[in-house]
Parts: sequence; structure tokens; C-alpha cells
Amino acid sequence: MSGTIAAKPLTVGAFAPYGEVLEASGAPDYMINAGLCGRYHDRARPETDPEGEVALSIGRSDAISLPLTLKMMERHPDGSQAFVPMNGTRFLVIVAADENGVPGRPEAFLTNGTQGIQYKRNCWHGVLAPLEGPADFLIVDRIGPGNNLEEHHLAAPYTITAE
Ligand SMILES: NC(=O)N[C@@H](O)C(=O)O
Ligand code: NI
Repeated sequence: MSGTIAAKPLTVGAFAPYGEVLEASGAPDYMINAGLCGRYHDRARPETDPEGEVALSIGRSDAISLPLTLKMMERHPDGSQAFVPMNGTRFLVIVAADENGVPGRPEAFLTNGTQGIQYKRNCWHGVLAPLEGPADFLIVDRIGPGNNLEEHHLAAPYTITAE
């Protein structure tokens, strides 16, 4: 399979099969700090295997060019992975269901600059793809022994567009 895939706006519901959207939308779950801060509580829980630990890192990424030619998708069998922009950078989020050990047809989403995401453990995804850069992202994922990266090189590339 190949072809052109148009990115859709990222929403909690559309992304649910693949992971969580981290955003402060609607009313907060509760207030903290004497009413100074609204907390959007427990929006995602990092996951790791027993041998790993969850760590916070920073990624400083150059921008991708649109349209994006998607040639490879990856997944992390031992843990979840989250990306949160530190300066409001929009980014492409490309995911796919697993079909007998390889990614199916991808879906692409475009964040609005106020959103982060967490990929479920072992979810097929494209690598971080900011629309502007260099851009800094908080990365929350599994560190530890073993190879927590499986790459799949697509037999035919997809063209990802974003209006
Ligand atoms: N390796 C890393 O931190 N990033 C990739 O896994 C990615 O999904 O961009
Ligand atoms: Ni990854």
C-alpha cells in the first residue's frame, strides 16, 4: 500500500486507539495552589516493562518539510513514549495499527501547538515531526536494558500532507 494521507486535526477520540492526547481543554479536574492553577489530572500514565524505568528527556528537533515522505515506522515494545512541545510547536503525529507484525495503513494527525501526545506501548508511529524548528520537546519514555526500538521500512512510501 502507498498513497497520499492528509493529516487531520488531533482529537482525544480519534487518537484513542493509539494513545493519549495531553491538553488543557475544558474545565480542569480540580484547582491547586490556592486556586491559582487548574489541574488536568491523570491524562496519561507512562508504561514500561519491569526491567525498565520511565525517564524524562529533551529532544531538540529540526523541522520536517511538507509534504512528508513517510518511509519508515517504528514502535517501542517495552514502553510508552510521550512528546510534549516546550514552545508551542505544532507537529505531525503519524500512527498505524499493527497488522500481523507490520503497520497497517497509517493515520496522520496535526497538533495545534497546545497539545502533546503519548503513544501506547508498542504502537506503530512515525518519528517526531515538528512543523517548525529547531524545536524542543519533552520526551517521556522507557530507558533500560535491551533494544526498545523496532523499525519497519515501508515497501512503498506514503506522502503525508497537512493543510
Ligand atoms: N528515539 C526517540 O527518542 N524518538 C523516537 O522514538 C521517535 O518516536 O521520534
Ligand atoms: Ni518513537
